[in-house]
Amino acid sequence: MIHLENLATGYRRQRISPPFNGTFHTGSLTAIVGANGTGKSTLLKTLAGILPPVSGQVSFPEGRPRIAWLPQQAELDHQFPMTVFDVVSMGCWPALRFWQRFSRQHMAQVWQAIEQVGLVDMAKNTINTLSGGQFQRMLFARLLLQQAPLVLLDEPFTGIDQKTAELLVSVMQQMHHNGQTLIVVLHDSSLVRRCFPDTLRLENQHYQWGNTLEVMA
Ligand SMILES: Nc1ncnc2c1ncn2[C@@H]1O[C@H](COP(=O)(O)OP(=O)(O)OP(=O)(O)O)[C@@H](O)[C@H]1O
Repeated sequence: MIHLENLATGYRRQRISPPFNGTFHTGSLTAIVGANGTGKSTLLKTLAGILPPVSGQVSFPEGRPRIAWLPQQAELDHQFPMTVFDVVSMGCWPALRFWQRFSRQHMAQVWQAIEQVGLVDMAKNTINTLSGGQFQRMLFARLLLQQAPLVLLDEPFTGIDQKTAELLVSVMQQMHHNGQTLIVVLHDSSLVRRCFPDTLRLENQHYQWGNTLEVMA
């Protein structure tokens, strides 16, 4: 559970959002929607602990969970000299104790995740050879392995083809069914209505938060 109490977000003490009050329940699946510049990414970064609140607070009454955060594609380095397999393998790190080696079982899990996102043929490619959609598939394979209780995704389906988007939505739904809490920034309102039970909608200096059908009515 994540509790927001008069939480105002922003940069260098300049508030850009209204103060939020409310709760993301454990195991919930929430869309954050709103026009460009309304502060969706800033809220996500504040929830992830990357930005400090301008005022108010974010609290975790059940203890701070392990967080997986997927920034917008443009913020990621696509040139880093690693293979798809290497990047996906990093998803196992949280589960490894410092004395443990990468076992056969871990290896099998990595291959399973790569297969699930349809990247087996590209597993040994370096990541600079991937298209935007393939890159996003790779990051979702890593997310699957991470099994983080709280998953924050910033526009994960933007700029990718329909088939890839459908595949990644199904991976996201799998994480939801596994009991993970997901908070996802996105612009596709039909997808929000179809797949997200809860929505937080930002407008200029106010917001609506609750059941998607009511918020998006
Ligand atoms: N590093 C920064 N320093 C100062 N202001 C910033 C910074 N990053 C973003 N902003 C400003 O904060 C406001 C909210 O930005 P944010 O990226 O959270 O909006 P958004 O709703 O996610 O927009 P989009 O849909 O375009 O991604 C914008 O006015 C933006 O210019």
